[in-house]
Amino acid sequence: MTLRFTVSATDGAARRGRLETAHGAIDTPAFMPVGTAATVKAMTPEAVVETGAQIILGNTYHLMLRPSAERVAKLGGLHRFMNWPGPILTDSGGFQVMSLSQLNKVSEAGVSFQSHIDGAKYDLTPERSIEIQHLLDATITMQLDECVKLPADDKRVSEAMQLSLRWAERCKTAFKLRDGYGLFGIVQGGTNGALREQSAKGLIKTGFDGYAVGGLAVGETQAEMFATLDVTTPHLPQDRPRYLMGVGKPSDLVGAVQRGIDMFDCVMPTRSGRNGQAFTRRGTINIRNARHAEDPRPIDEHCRCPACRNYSRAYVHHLVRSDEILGSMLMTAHNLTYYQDVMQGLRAAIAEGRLEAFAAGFHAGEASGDI
Ligand SMILES: CNc1nc2c(CCNCC3CCCC3)c3nc(N)[nH]c(=O)c3cc2[nH]1
Ligand SMILES: [Zn+2]
Repeated sequence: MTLRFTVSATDGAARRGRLETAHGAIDTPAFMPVGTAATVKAMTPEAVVETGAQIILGNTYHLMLRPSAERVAKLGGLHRFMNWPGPILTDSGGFQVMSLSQLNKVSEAGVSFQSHIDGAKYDLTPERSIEIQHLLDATITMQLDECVKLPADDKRVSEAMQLSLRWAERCKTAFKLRDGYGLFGIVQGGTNGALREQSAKGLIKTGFDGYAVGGLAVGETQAEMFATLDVTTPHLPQDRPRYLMGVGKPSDLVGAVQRGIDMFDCVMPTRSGRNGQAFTRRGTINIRNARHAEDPRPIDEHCRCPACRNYSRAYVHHLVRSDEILGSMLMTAHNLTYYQDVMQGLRAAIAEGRLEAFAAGFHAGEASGDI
């Protein structure tokens, strides 16, 4: 294997692990902040490190359009370009094509689309996606896959899952093996247990450094997501990391870790932070609400982040209401710090065999309200 993953403790289906890569190690379970256009919006890399994040996401779709993968390669790759020395995971671009571009078409060859920026035409094949991620010098590369929005009928879900399996094979053939770099397969199959099992088994036959669970957080309920995990993760190898794509809110993270997931990414803490939503141990608040206008307390008195150490809710309320850049910076730093503290709590709870109690305390806190 080119990526070493060791599990140091388990608690039920949950695992405490460590993933060693060419660009540094990742303690799991891990939350990966999203860096769409080669930046975690409103955060310097130093500020991202301070939150506790060890790995971030890059975005193949955006970077292939602007500034182009070739230009990032010419400038020394994504790590150099954005001054993030740690591991970077890049998605393959297919999911973003379906959600962002116009006139996209899926065929056996790949995904063709028009850029949402200037309307230019692109053909994203499995081979080209792997090449782009190589040019970006991604530490962890994702296969090109077809994700179907839910609800969808089993025939449609099955066709997309089979296509993704054929693309997985082509991605593995195109991927250049390098020590400390990895290629992840993506399990599809909607909320259908038989299709999920078929997808997992097909990917394992091809063999990957890690296995993502895709096709979720696309409109299904949390209960449906958890039920799908219950019939998916048991089929995945114990000694390889599992990555649940696009998830999620804090209670999603806790429930998915309890079901054997090791890695997560989600735009929620960054995007909703810029819109005024702050996550706290006692649930979420929207700092734009008038009730915070004269509140001298920090967003969360237990929080170690720059916003909670030095500023009042009243001040952050003022900044966000005034659409000041510092408002986005402080809200993003707070939310990413809160997410990292939840992950740190999960890692410690698994290591000490008290995950169930941690989860119960977490849910009680979220329900306590009065924030
Ligand atoms: C939000 N819900 C969700 N996201 C999914 C994503 C995207 C994960 N986040 C990627 C970052 C966001 C911007 C830069 C990269 C998915 N990606 C793939 N390839 N396949 C999915 O089934 C897939 C499924 C997903 N569901
Ligand atoms: Zn804070």
